[in-house]
Amino acid sequence: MIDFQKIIQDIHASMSNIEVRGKIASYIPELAFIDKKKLGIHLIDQEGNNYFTGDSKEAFSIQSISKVLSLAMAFPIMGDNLWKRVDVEPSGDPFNHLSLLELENGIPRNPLINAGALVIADILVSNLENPKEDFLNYVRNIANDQTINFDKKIAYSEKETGFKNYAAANLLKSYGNIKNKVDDVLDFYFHQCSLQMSCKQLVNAFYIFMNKGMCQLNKSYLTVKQTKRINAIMLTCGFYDEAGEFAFEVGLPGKSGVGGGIVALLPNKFCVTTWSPGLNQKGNSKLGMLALEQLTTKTGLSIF
Ligand SMILES: NC(=O)CC[C@H](N)C(=O)O
Repeated sequence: MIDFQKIIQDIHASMSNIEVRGKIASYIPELAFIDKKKLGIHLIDQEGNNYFTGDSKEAFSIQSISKVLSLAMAFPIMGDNLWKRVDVEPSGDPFNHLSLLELENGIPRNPLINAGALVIADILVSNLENPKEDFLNYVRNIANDQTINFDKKIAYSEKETGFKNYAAANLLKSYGNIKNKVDDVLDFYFHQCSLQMSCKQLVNAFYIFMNKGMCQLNKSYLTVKQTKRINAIMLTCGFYDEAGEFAFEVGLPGKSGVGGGIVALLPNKFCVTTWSPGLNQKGNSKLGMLALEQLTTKTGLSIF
């Protein structure tokens, strides 16, 4: 029997003295205030046992991790028609890169880069009655936690400075791959990225991807096939131009965000979130990647 609690505590302890922790994302001004020393880990197994350490209960900005949640909400609405508007290939590019989008006529490489997430946001704005509220409720329901919320300050901070996202959305619009007003889609996108969640709340939400689409209350949100597809996209596209490195070092499907969170999972076994706000050069949490590499090494568990 694997002692998850001891393993994550040992990993946490081995990292407490590391000085070089990467850089905090400051291109969204509100994100810059976070303490670089924060480090949390929370793991939940399929039976619902919880193992946690450090700052695992403190909420942080989930940023791009939200792209998996919006995809999960849009996929059952659109079915496989979704893939006419966004592809499923790794981009090999940074999350906010634009040149491929132009080259490929406004069809984003995948739903986990910004351009792809903007198309998903457009789909949700088209299909939901009260888009931001309905999306928030969806996240609250899959996580079984009604306290989850947007951080409006962070959403507005990104609205003021998100010039690349404005560029991507306008480019998509010029190709007809955004149907709503660009401002409405960006407003939705900045809010979804501003969700504040702790490591614990994130493992509760991502439990559905580990558990064939079913949440802890046994309600089904995705079919088994849809769940497999989303996990495949996380594995190949969840870390932008570092997706190869993450598969190589960690060996799990997962998703990172510039708030310093990473969620990763082993289907039918466990789901884990790490949070350390310092990022490496590719925009992924430096210590988070290291911690997850140690986790899969020490437990001998990965999809490979
Ligand atoms: N990689 C990220 O977490 C980026 C999300 C951020 N909101 C952006 O669009 O730039």
